[in-house]
Amino acid sequence: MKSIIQVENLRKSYGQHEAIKGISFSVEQGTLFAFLGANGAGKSTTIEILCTLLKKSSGTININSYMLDSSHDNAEIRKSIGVVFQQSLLDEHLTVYENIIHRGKMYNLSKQELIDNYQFVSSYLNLNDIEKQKYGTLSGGQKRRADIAKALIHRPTLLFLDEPTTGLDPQTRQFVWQTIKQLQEETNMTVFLTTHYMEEAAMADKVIVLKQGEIVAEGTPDALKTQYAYDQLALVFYDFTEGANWLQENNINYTEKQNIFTIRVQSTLHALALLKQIEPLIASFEVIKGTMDDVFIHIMEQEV
Ligand SMILES: Nc1ncnc2c1ncn2[C@@H]1O[C@H](COP(=O)(O)OP(=O)(O)OP(=O)(O)O)[C@@H](O)[C@H]1O
Repeated sequence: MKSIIQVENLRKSYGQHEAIKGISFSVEQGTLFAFLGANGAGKSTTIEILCTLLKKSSGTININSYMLDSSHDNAEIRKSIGVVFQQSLLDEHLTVYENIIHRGKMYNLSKQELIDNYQFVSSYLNLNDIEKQKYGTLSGGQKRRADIAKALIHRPTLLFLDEPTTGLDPQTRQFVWQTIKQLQEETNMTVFLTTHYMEEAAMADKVIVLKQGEIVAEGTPDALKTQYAYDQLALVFYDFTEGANWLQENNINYTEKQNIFTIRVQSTLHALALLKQIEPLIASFEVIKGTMDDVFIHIMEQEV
């Protein structure tokens, strides 16, 4: 698979403070890439540099075969990317349609391209019900739909989304998320996303975790879960004391809360082996799969 973003030894300082400390990574074309990190880790700084809005201190960045900061290449990079920031840049007094068409004209699209592209974004983002409404009068979720439509009007090959679903109600979050996934899968667009929602990161093809300006973990959600999260087996015994004794006699570590015994297991198969042995004693059980939340918490607890 071809890399659409290649970052080598990127550094960025604000005065004395080094916010990005020499990070390197690549993003494959057509994939969904999630960039995670606690507040202040350097996610926005990195995105702003990649989007040509902020100057890097050093390092090399190649986007869509263009070299960032070399003569004419930043203009080419801007043409091939769409960006949705946490703060919207649309005009409150214009309608959604006017805002998006205005944006399209900035890319010098022909009249026919504007019509075709507007239809394309409208079909993905259901703009019909809001296109005649002034942007300033929209709800938070409707604004987000318009923001994403604006970022897509020139049909970019790479879409940057900085926390696209923060502050949205669950239903709108789901809509925005499904739309992003659909666009990525149906149009082979690459999506570069920052998010605080771990269940969203779990759907990415690749995840990078940033901590204090350094990459501290990188891989597919499954690989990260295998490395940093673990499955648990929750058990309820017919007889509390008998169950506790069995676990102690078999040297199995557990925690107990409200009569539920929780045991850390290496895998679902390990849980099954244990269940076969203990079956006569248990009233009920549940295998709890490791999540991306566990991954994030585990990584954040580690020293850099
Ligand atoms: N303009 C600036 N001047 C000085 N320091 C800055 C500036 N912008 C960001 N920083 C600092 O750089 C570090 C990285 O900030 P950045 O906004 O990139 O983090 P982030 O991971 O996007 O955080 P969040 O999740 O809160 O948006 C922080 O310590 C921040 O205080």
